[in-house]
Amino acid sequence: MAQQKAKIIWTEIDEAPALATYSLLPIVRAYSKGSGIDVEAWDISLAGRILAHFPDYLTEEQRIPDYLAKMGELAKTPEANIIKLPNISASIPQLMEAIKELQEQGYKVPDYPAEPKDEKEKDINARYAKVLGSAVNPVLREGNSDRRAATAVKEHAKKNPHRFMKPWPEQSKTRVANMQDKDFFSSENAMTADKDMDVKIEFTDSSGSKTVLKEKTPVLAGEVIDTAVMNTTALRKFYEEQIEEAKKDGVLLSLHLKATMMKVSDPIMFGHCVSVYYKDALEKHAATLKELGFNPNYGIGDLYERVANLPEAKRNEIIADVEACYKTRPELGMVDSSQGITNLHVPSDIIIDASMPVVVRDGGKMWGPDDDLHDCIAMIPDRCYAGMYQEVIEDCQKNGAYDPSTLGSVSNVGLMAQKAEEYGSHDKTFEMADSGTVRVLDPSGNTLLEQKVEKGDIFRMCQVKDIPIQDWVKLAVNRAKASGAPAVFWLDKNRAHDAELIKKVEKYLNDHDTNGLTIKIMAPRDAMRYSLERFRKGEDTISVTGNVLRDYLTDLFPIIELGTSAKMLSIVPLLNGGGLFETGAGGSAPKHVQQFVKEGYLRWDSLGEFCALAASLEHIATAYNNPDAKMLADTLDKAIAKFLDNNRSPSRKVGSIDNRGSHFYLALYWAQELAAQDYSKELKEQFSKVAKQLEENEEKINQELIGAQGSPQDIGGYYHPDAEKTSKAMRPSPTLNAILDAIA
Ligand SMILES: NC(=O)C1=CN([C@@H]2O[C@H](COP(=O)(O)OP(=O)(O)OC[C@H]3O[C@@H](n4cnc5c(N)ncnc54)[C@H](OP(=O)(O)O)[C@@H]3O)[C@@H](O)[C@H]2O)C=CC1
Ligand SMILES: O=C(O)CCC(=O)C(=O)O
Ligand SMILES: [Mg+2]
Repeated sequence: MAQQKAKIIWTEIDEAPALATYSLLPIVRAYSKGSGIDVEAWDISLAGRILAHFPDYLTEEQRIPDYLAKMGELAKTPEANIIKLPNISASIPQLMEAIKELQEQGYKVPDYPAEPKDEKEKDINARYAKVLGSAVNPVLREGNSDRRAATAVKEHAKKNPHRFMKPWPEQSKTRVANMQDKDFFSSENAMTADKDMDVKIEFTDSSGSKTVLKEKTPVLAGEVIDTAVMNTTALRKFYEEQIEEAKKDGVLLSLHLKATMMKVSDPIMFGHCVSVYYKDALEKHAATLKELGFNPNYGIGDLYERVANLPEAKRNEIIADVEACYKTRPELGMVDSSQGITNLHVPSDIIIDASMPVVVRDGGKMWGPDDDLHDCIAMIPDRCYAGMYQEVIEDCQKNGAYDPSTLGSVSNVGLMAQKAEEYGSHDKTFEMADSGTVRVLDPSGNTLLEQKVEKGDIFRMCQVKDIPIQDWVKLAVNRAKASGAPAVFWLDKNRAHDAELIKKVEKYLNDHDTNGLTIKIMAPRDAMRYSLERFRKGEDTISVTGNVLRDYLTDLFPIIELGTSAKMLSIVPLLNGGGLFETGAGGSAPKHVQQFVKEGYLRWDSLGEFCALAASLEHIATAYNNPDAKMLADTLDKAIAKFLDNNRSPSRKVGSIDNRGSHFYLALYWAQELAAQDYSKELKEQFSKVAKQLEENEEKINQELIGAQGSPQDIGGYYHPDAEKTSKAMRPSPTLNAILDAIA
C-alpha cells in the first residue's frame, strides 16, 4: 500500500538520548515499515565524528563514513527529513576524554595536540577543530527555528504542574553582573553589504606591519556583517570587582557563558575568570603549571589532572594553594556540590542557556560547597543579552516564583539559518597577539569596519544573510497568524547589528499581510518585561529573536513552564524545502547516564523525540502527499495525548517506570490507535494483534522492565558504548522484544 518510498534519517548521538534510542528506535522502525517508511540511523556522535576524521589512523573495519558531512549536504535538499537528537558539543577536556576512551578500545586515533609543533600536529589539530564545540548544529541548521510546546503538552503541564519550582525568598541578594564598558556590546559596529564580495580581515600593529587574520570571507549583497571586541583587561577587572562584591555580600560567585557554541571566544573568557579567581595559587606555581601544560581555559579541573603525576609533596602543595583560594575568595556556585565540582572546573559545565534557568527555577539560588542553596551573583560579562536575565530575576524578586499551572507560553521563532550571527563567528574570532587595529576590507582594500584592539583582546566578526532574514520574518508572521499571539522582535536599536536588522524587518514585514496581527520590535530587556507580564497573566507571546536569544529563551521558558526543554516541539523548516526535526530544545543530560550506569534507571524523557517523530511524519504526509504517513502521524499524535493523560513519562526513581517503560506505553497506545483507525485495513488488522498482545502482557512487561532496574549497568563505554551491551541494557524485556520483533 505504500505509494512513495520515504526516508527518515535518525541521528545517533551521545549520552542519555543515545541510550534512549536503543529502546525507542526498534519501536519506530517496527511501526513505520508497514507504511513504506525507512528509518536510517546515521552516527554523528562525538566518538563517531572523531573516527570519521581519522580513517588513516584506523583499520578498515574501524572506519566509518563522515555522516555529518553527508547530512549537511542532505539538509540542503528538498528530500531532507532528519530527526536530530541533542548531541555533545565538546569542550577540549571532553574531547580529550573521548579520544582516550577510543584509544583504550583499540582505535589508534592521535592525541589532541593543544599547541601543534609541526605540520603533522597542525593537521591533527585542524581535524579535531572540526569536531570541537557546537560542530553539528550549525551544519544541519539550514533553516530557521520554530520552537514551542505542542498544545497537548502545554495543557498537560498546566493540569499537572511540575514540582521543581522553588519559592523566592523575601530578601534575595541574587543579581546578574555585567561589564559597564569595553565589552562586545559597547564596541559593536555593523553594516549591510551592497554587493557580493569577498572580504578580508587584516590586523595592523602599532608599527604599521600587517597580518592577514582571514584572507577570504564571502559576503552576499544584503548580508549584515558586524565586528566587536571584548577588552580582556576590562574583563579581568570586572571579574576582580565581582569577586569582591560576592565576598562582601556573602553570596556565591558564578559565571555563565556558552563555551560550546561560542567555542573560540568563551573558553578564553572562562580562562580569564579561572586565572583571576585562583590568581594567588596560579601565579605562585606559574612555572610548574606551564611546564605541565595546564591551561586555565580548560578549567581548574585541568589542573587537578595535570598535577596527578607530580611527586606527592609538590602535588599536595599546589592543591593546598588552590584550595586556600576558597578562603580568601567568595564561595563558588557548584555544578555538582556532592562531588566538589565548581562552576570553574570545566567550561562545558556552565552552559548559560541551561544554567541560568535553573537559578530562576531555584528561587534565585545556586548550590554552594556546603551542599545547600544560596543567593548568587551570576556573572554574564557581555551586555548584549545579560540584561534580560536580570529582568527575570527582578520580576521574581518582586512577584515571586512562577506558577506553571497558570502561566502563558513564550514560544520562539529563531534566526539561525546558515550560521547566523554570533554562533557562526568562530572562523572570524581571534585572540589578539598584539595591540593595533583590525580592519574588514573590501576587495579594493577599502575599510568596511574597523576596531582598535589591545593585546589579548577578543575580536570577532559575525554574518547573517538576507534570505534567512526574509524567511525568519515570514515564519514569525505565519506563527502570529496561526496562534493569534503577539510576535515581538527582540532587537535593540542601540546595538549596531540590531539596528541593521530592524531596517530589514520593517522592510520585509511589508511583504506580508499583517492586518489584525500584533507585531512589535523591542529591546531584549523591554521585550522580556512585556512577555513576562503577559506570561504571568496566562497569555501567550511569540519571541522572535536572533540566534543567541533563540538558544537562551528556548531553555528558559520551557524549564519554567514544563520543567524541562526536552518536551518542546523544535521544528526547523529547511530553506530548500526539507525538514529538520530537533527533539526538544535541551541537551544530552550527562547526569542521566551516570544514574543509569550506577543504578539501572534512565530518567530521560523522550517526549521530544515523540513530538519530533510526529512532525517528521506530518512533513512526509504533506511534502509527498502520502496519506499513510498522515495516518501514522495522526495516530501517533493521539498516542502522545494518551501518554500524557496517563502520565507515562519517566519519574526519577528506581522502582517506577523509566525511559524504557515510557517507550512501552507509547508503543501500546500507538498500537491501539493504529488498531482503531480505518484508513488501512492491513495495518488495522496487524496492530489489533499487537495492541492485544501488549495489553495482555502489560504487567509482565512492566515487571521485566522494572525488574531490570536497581543494579549497575555495563554499557562498555561513555562516549563510545558497546552497541550489543547497550542494546541488552536498554531492551531488558524479552516479552516486549518478541512482540516488536515479530511485527513483519
Ligand atoms: N541540540 C543539541 O544538540 C544540544 C546539545 N547540548 C549539549 O548537551 C550537553 C549537556 O548540556 P547541558 O547544558 O548540561 O543541558 P541538558 O539539557 O543536557 O541538561 C540539563 C538538565 O535538563 C534536564 N533534562 C534535559 N533533557 C531531559 C530529558 N529528555 N528528560 C528529562 N530531563 C531532561 C535534566 O535535569 P535533571 O538532571 O534535573 O533531570 C538535565 O540534567 C552538552 O554537551 C551540550 O553542548 C545542549 C543543548 C542542545
Ligand atoms: O549546539 C549546541 O551546542 C547547543 C544547541 C542549543 O543549546 C540549542 O540550540 O538550544
Ligand atoms: Mg539551547
